[in-house]
Amino acid sequence: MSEPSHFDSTIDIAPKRLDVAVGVLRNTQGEFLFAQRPEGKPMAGFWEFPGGKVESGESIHAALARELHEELGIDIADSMRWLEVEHVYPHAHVLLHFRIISEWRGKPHGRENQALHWQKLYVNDDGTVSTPSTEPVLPATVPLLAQLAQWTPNH
Ligand SMILES: Nc1nc2c([nH]c(=O)n2[C@H]2C[C@H](O)[C@@H](COP(=O)(O)OP(=O)(O)OP(=O)(O)O)O2)c(=O)[nH]1
Ligand SMILES: [Mg+2]
Repeated sequence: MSEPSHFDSTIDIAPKRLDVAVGVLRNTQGEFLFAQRPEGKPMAGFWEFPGGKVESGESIHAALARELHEELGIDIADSMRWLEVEHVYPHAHVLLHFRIISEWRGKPHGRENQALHWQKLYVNDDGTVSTPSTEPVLPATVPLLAQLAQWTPNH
């Protein structure tokens, strides 16, 4: 049997980048929907926007529609591309595809043992954002909160 090559070991320590579809839901009171990662998942206890991994052959929108149905029991027809963020965690290398959801059918409820909370974004004097009932937020998502806090939808 041959020795493992240098390249094999390089692959082992550089996990493949995963595409993740993430949904930002905002209600008419200006609150955003956060979910808490349940026990058993990497980074359990952290809060995030709902979403999950894109499966092979799936569009980002289709993955998001599937994840929001599985995690929250809601259905969406549309989602609007917002921005992409890449982040390397000890457990995974992710490319997050954030999309804005302005309409959905059904009332969000945690279908995977996760807590949910509609949370307002409070801007501090130093420009950082507090989300008192949903901290800590996943590190890759924190920088986006300041941008979302500026968002004043015209409807
Ligand atoms: N949903 C979501 N994931 C995020 C956010 N920020 C962030 O870094 N992530 C990372 C955490 C995870 O490494 C990855 C999401 O993967 P996941 O474990 O939730 O995937 P999934 O819902 O398909 O879960 P599973 O079926 O594999 O259990 O993206 C965010 O705001 N929302
Ligand atoms: Mg998920």
